[in-house]
Amino acid sequence: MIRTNNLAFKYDRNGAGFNFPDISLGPKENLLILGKSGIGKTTLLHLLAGLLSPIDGSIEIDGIPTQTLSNRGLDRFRGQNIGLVFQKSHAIRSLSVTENLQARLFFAKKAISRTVIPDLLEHLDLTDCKNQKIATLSEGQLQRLGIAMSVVHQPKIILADEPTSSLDDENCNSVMELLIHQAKANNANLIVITHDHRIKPLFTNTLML
Ligand SMILES: Nc1ncnc2c1ncn2[C@@H]1O[C@H](COP(=O)(O)OP(=O)(O)OP(=O)(O)O)[C@@H](O)[C@H]1O
Repeated sequence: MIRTNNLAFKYDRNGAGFNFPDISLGPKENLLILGKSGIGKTTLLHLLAGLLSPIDGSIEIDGIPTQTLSNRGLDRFRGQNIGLVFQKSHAIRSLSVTENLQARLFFAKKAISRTVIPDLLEHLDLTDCKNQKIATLSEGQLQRLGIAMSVVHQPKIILADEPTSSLDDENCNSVMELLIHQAKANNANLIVITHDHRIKPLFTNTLML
């Protein structure tokens, strides 16, 4: 569950301000946020992830007002409850696929069943490359690993920043299907920001910035 109220942000004192429309998502609800380049989509996503702090308004995730947390508390909260999907892989190149997922779990400091990693690898068709180093993966395998890394710690919210903008139609569909499936399997809210209108039909909730 996620709720924002009168969220406002400025990068610097004298710069232009952002005032974002309120978001209210119940359990397992997904949201697609659309808007032209530069309108503030990534800024909103970073506010929701606690990577930026609002100058006004509030964000509540599963009943917790995140602005009341200390910096350390917010880091811990993010590590445990938020899954971030980026356009480019953030995997550690010197580690294997499995080791990257183990590292993500280690940093989340959450007690999660040992079977989660093999199950996830199976679902995302990564079992065959589980011991490979990141540099040896194909683009498609890297994208699927990015999704695996965003859900392995069973977050409450998955935030995806332009996950499909550089993909052809076929890969665009399969990445979105995997994300939606993984969000559902984890009982998580999925919020995707994009200017890629191809994925609009996959969402019932959309917000135009
Ligand atoms: N760190 C920063 N410092 C100052 N201004 C920034 C910073 N990051 C982004 N901006 C500005 O804030 C505005 C919104 O940027 P943001 O990245 O949120 O837009 P966006 O809608 O995600 O754009 P795009 O679709 O092109 O990725 C832009 O004008 C951008 O130049």
